[in-house]
Amino acid sequence: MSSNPDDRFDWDAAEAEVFDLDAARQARTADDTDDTDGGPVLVDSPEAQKAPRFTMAGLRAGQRRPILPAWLRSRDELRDAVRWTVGHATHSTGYHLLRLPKYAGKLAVRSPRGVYRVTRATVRWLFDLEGEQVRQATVRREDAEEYLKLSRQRDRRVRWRGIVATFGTAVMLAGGISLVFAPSWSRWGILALAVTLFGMIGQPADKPLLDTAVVVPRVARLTSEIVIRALSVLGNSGINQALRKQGNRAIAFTAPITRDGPGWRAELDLPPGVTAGDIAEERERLASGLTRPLGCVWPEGRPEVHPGRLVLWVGDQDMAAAPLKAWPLVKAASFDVAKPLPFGTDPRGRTVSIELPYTNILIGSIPGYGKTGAIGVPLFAASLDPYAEIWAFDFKGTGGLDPLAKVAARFASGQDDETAEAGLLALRELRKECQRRAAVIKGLPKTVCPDNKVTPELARRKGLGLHWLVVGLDEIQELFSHPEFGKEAGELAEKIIKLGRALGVILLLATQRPDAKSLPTGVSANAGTRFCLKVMGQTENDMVLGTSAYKNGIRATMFAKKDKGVGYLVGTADDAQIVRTFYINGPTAERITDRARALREAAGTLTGHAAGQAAETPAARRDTLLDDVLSVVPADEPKVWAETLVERLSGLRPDAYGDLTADQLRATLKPYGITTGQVWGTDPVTGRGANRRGIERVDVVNAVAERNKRRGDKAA
Ligand SMILES: Nc1ncnc2c1ncn2[C@@H]1O[C@H](COP(=O)(O)OP(=O)(O)OP(=O)(O)O)[C@@H](O)[C@H]1O
Repeated sequence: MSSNPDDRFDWDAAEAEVFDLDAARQARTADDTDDTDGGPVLVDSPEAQKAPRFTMAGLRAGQRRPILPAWLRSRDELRDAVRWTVGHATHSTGYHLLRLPKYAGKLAVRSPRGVYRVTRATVRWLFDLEGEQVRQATVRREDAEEYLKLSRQRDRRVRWRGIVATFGTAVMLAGGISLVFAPSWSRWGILALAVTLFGMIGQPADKPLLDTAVVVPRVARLTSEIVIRALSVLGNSGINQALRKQGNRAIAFTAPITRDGPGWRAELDLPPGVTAGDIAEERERLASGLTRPLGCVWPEGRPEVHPGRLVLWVGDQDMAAAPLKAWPLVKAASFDVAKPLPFGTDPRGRTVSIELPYTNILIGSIPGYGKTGAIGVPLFAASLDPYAEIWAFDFKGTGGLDPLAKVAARFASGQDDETAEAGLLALRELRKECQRRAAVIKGLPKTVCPDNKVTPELARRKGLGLHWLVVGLDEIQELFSHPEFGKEAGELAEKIIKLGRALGVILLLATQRPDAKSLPTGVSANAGTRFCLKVMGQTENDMVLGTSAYKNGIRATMFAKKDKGVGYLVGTADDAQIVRTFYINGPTAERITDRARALREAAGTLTGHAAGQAAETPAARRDTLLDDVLSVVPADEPKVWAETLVERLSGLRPDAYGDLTADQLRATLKPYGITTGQVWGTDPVTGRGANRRGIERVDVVNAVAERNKRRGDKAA
């Protein structure tokens, strides 16, 4: 009886067809041993194994290669190429012209040997001496018939060669005699020609006539074997396993290795599971595997294709050792902020530009790698636009931005509380300025301002106050992590960075501590352009370059000690670019800002700090405010209304507090952690008790203690 409830099932037939596992295993092993190259067993359907068919859709999706080479499409590159060619030709010509006497001497010394070589060759030809050995051999063999044949041939040859030689000698003699009557310059000319000719013929094989004007360094070619060898020494288990299993086929080159600018470019697919980021992280080992200087080896990912696609560019010259290109604006008479701004060069030496309008720039790195240099480039460029307003703050006071003091409407530099406070006040102003600009834009007709944002035309229109406002904040971590002003500054910066873009306000922030405490995420997340010089870890990398940048292989951790001013630039092109910023040294910066100041004076746009107007700062008031509060609120009065406090303060020092309002007082006390709440008090006019906004004295006492401690720490 069958245990199967389905009686219709044919068990006999099924047993006959049972799959013989052992037989199958044997067959499989046999197949495997047949597979001589040890490749994987194909499990795809025959359909999937077919080569992809040509389709119109595929052709349409194809990527068109540019018709003209890159150096012909870019005016800069064309200019560079022409300049190089002319320079090269001039140098070579000058070098050889100077050595002409030496070359003439060499030719003269070598010409007797040349005469000897020519005479010997002529005699050998005339008497058919090259056949002499064969004729001697027939004599030794006593082969009379062969000897006769060869002798006849020799006689024939010598006869007609003799005629030719006699004729030639006659022509030369005639020429020689006619030279006696020829002008002397032609005699010298013929002599020079003869010396040159015989000198060249007499040249030893290993000693060329001309010296070497340009020594071209020999750069080894980049081949697929070299790339594979370099990848195999990285110690990456994924690569090593794949190479063991599949040999060189494990690395699939998706395009031929070609010359690309002054270097080689290889594009390849890494074995499954290995990402371009893994390779970028091992850049130093990769350079060792390629036996090239580190500054020549630039691995990049193409995450838009897939994470395992690697583009390896190997330059002929170390980027850090290559001569720095001069900043194109060094001698520019002026600059328009709305135009592309030359920011740096890529490893191929091409200029990379950024656009300032409608973006904010965040720059980050560990100290000493070129942050100030990088933030300086857009600031100095903007200073050359007399209609752009510059605000510049350096919260560490290293002095890199000091040349801007003569053009900036607001400027402060230093590591003290005053500079931090000036920064905070500037941000408050900037927030108000954003609100004002938003209102102006709202009031403009759609025909003038179709996208509700400042256009280059609006920025130039006088009276609207919508000019570009470029605000550079260097070492911003000092402000954002300031115990008194940091929190408010962070909140303001976050609002400004979100709002300002369309309002012509461009924030440039540089920090050496890109972590959540020193750089509010609301700020870092809203920067459109990011430039990351060397950082130490994934967190800082992603904070500056954006979430997932590290995972996608864009790793500023790969930069080495020598890579000063070199970083990843994100947000200006489709892909992240490696850029070395132009370097503007102190004296150059001074010259630029001198020119910028003259431009502003001529345009009548020199304002604020640069025009000698000190920015309004309540620093003096702040300094004494806490102490003044304590002196007008006796110790036995634990709480006081804000309005009462304002009255007492203005009574105490009318010059300092005469115009102080309760709201202003609340805002000024807030950074000290003193907040206002409902407090019970008595109205001095009506004598009635009520709950109104006020402060607690103990908060002020605590704030003073905190401040004194901080000042003590700093003084220490
Ligand atoms: N583009 C560049 N090319 C070559 N060298 C550069 C470049 N930018 C900066 N440097 C070098 O790096 C040094 C440090 O630069 P910079 O002062 O801008 O760094 P930083 O990151 O702002 O430093 P810190 O955080 O200590 O203020 C400079 O003195 C300069 O020699």
